[in-house]
Amino acid sequence: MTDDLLNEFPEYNDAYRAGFVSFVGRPNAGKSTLTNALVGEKVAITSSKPQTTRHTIRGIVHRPQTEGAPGAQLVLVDTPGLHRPRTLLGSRLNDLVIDTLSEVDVVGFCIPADEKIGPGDRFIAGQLQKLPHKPVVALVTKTDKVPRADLAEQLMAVDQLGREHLSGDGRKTAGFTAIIPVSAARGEQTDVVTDELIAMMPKSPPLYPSGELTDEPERVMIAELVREAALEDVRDELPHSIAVTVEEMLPRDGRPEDKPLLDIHATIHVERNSQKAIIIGRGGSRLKQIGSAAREGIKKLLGTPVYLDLHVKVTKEWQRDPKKLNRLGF
Ligand SMILES: Nc1nc2c(ncn2[C@@H]2O[C@H](COP(=O)(O)OP(=O)(O)OP(=O)(O)O)[C@@H](O)[C@H]2O)c(=O)[nH]1
Repeated sequence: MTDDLLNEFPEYNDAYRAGFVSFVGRPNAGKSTLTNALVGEKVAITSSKPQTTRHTIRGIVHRPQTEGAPGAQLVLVDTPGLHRPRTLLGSRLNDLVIDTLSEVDVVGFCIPADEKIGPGDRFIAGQLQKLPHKPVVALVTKTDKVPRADLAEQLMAVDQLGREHLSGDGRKTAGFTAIIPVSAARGEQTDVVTDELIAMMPKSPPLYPSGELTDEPERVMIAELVREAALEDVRDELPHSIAVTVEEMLPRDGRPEDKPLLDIHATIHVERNSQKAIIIGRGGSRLKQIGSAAREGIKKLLGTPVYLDLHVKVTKEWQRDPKKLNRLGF
């Protein structure tokens, strides 16, 4: 811990808890929305399209120390969905997820209340069996979408899934360590999730300064904001084919100090000419929309106005080419 950090937490005591949590679950299970609800600020992007979270994004929940409760910090590591790999990108993502999971203190397995448990969930449960000493909490998400009776049934099905896949192998408990229903959209039970997870964290000094919500580099967050804007209203096959790189971020010369402007040059990579045409739109209209939506988000993130220069580039077969994947930051 640095001196700065010690100054930030002059009062932390022996009961302080801090550690890492990772949410897994199939695409659209509600991981990003839950991360945002727990952290209380938009740090992970959400979208109604599956598979939009490619980067490991951390949100940090700080619980200040009070008379009744010691302080705590939960570092949330948001991962892409674990899934059966179909491309090189897919298998790299899975490796990344397993690596991440072996490092965290607790895994939160997100299972939507409104969808039957399926092969995707069983695949993930099977993967978690590879980490026999890791506590796994089941988070039954989107409870606002189902009537109570259906929720009760889903909780039993989730319990069953845990008992089938997470028993034996030196595990302390048979099945999930806990099963918690939650609605991130309504903020119902989110505090229960936080409390349960904190109780499972090791005793540790704080890991981050108190104001810090994410340590994701700005560039990556900016690229994600552009990607999020580009994904709005596009056909289903497109999301998998979009990657964004930020080439340059420079303060504009000659601006008064109290009115800075940041020049950002970014590239949207697609795989085919037809996709490039979709992104650009008639007479450049879609690209303009993407630019202004992304610009708003970036301005909010950085607190300064930005000039956003977007290019669309066909990077053929980038999902299958290791060299291109490396260049795009995967
Ligand atoms: N009604 C309701 N909808 C929710 C809730 N949580 C998430 N959603 C919706 O479910 C969809 C998927 O949510 P995300 O948080 O993006 O899911 P994810 O698991 O991060 O998805 P990937 O990034 O694709 O893995 C979005 O349209 C959310 O608005 C909830 O508590 N209630």
